[in-house]
This record gives sequence, structure tokens and C-alpha cells, in this order.
Amino acid sequence: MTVEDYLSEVIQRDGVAHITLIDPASQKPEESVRLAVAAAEGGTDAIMLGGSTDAGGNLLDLTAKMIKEKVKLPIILFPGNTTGFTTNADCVLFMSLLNSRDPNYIVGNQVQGAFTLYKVGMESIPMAYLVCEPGGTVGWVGDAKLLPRKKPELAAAYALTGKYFGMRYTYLEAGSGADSPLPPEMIGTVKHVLKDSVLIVGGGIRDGKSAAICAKAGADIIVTGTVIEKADNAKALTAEIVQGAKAGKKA
Ligand SMILES: CC(C)=CCC/C(C)=C/CC/C(C)=C/CC/C(C)=C/COP(=O)(O)OP(=O)(O)O
Ligand SMILES: O=P(O)(O)OC[C@@H](O)CO
Ligand SMILES: [Mg+2]
Repeated sequence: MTVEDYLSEVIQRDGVAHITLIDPASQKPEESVRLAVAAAEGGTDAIMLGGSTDAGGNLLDLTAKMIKEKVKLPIILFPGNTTGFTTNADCVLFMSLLNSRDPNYIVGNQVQGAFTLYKVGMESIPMAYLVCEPGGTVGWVGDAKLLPRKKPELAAAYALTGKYFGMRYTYLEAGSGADSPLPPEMIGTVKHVLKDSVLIVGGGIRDGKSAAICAKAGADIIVTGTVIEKADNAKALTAEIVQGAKAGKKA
């Protein structure tokens, strides 16, 4: 089964899926494995690997390989540039940062990576990546013209543009470590125009309650990263967030 079909099944079954983002550059591979195992035990549906500053290379190769040995969940690449590719994963989010001012993040990195992807034949999912205020490191690195939190219609126009380009996923991003998650009005407005296309929401989600609000507002997939890296009990916190998201969707 493809990763995309697997995630569709989870979304159909539970209303929402949860993905744990691990930045291979933030810790040693052994520690990334520990986080991935804890997240899997806490009920996350997939592991996403990526970072915006030091995107990958050997550390990514090794981290993906070691996680694969211990965790049965799909490993999805979330590349900051072509160094974010490794054949030790199951799928890549082939994304364009549509609201970047830098053509390298709209199409340039993708052109550099396209033949590698063609040769290895890895599954890829076309995705519109939309970075909103405050944007964090990825907003700075990706030179994003940050989408204002109080102008959901601007985010919706970008989301529709991605959908009309044929992108099946849209990722509404507040930036890793944002003070607060994106407002429900923004998530709702974007999901309203996307209809059946998959909406990922991430950035600043730290507990079950905020995951529930994002899910209820229209997110199909919730991503959390920073909070797991810092948690005393990564398994328990993942369980709270996953259960919060899934219960919130049904509420
Ligand atoms: C498809 C290919 C080959 C490349 C895509 C290139 C694009 C569009 C990149 C978007 C801009 C970018 C730098 C994205 C990084 C995405 C990511 C892994 C974010 C998570 O990183 P953060 O956690 O926000 O930042 P830190 O790495 O500093 O923690
Ligand atoms: O680290 P956090 O704030 O959970 O954000 C996750 C993700 O949206 C970053 O790309
Ligand atoms: Mg990070």
C-alpha cells in the first residue's frame, strides 16, 4: 500500500491522522530512534523526517535506517532542499513553498532533486507548503512572504492555487516552535475551499486541547515536532495529542 493510501485510510477511519516530525539534525540518531519509538507507542500514525537548517545528508540516511529497524510506521521525508532525500524512507513530500519570494523554494530545489527521485522511484506526494505568521526558522530560510493570521482568505487563495496545480496535499505551517497554533478560522477557511484535498496543519501545537481545536477546525493531519523533542515523557504526551486530535474531530 502507498503511504498516501495508508494516510487516507487513517483519515477515513479516525477523522484525522497524526504525524510526528523528527529533525535528524537536532539529536543523535539513537535519540531520534528513542523519540520515534515513544511516538509510535503513543499512537502516532507516521514519522516525518526533516529540518530547515541542516536538512539531511549522512545523518538523515542513518537516522531513517535506524528508525526503520525499530518502528513499523511509514517514514515520510519533509525536505528543506535536495539533501533532505534518502532512499531509507518510504515517501517524500514533494513540496513547493508557494508563498516564497525565492524561486529556489518554489521550483529550484525541486528541479535539482527531480532526477534523483525519478531514478530511485520513491513514492512522492505533491504538496503546497504555505508558511504563515510567525513562520519561525522555515519562514526565514524559505524567504516566505508570511501569510497573515488575520487574513484567512489569502491562505485560502494560495491553497486553491496549489489544488488547481494538482497538489493533493496542502501544509498550513505556523513555523516550528510557534507561540500558538494557527487560528481555527484560518484552518476552517482553507479546508472549506480545499474540500476533499488533504490539509496538514502544524507549528506550535503542544497539547491535546490545541490538537483538538485544529482537528475540529478542519485539519486532516496534525503534525507535532518540538514538543516531543522536549517532553519528559514523549509517549504520554504523544498519546494526549493523538487522542485529543481524534476526539476533537468527532466532537
Ligand atoms: C522537494 C524538494 C527537493 C525540496 C523542497 C524545498 C522546499 C520547498 C523547502 C521549503 C522551505 C524549507 C526550508 C523547508 C523545511 C521544512 C522543514 C523540514 C521544516 C521543519 O524545520 P523546522 O523544525 O521548522 O526548523 P528547524 O530545522 O530549525 O527546527
Ligand atoms: O515543532 P512544532 O511547533 O510542533 O511544528 C511542527 C511543524 O509544523 C514544523 O514544520
Ligand atoms: Mg524543528
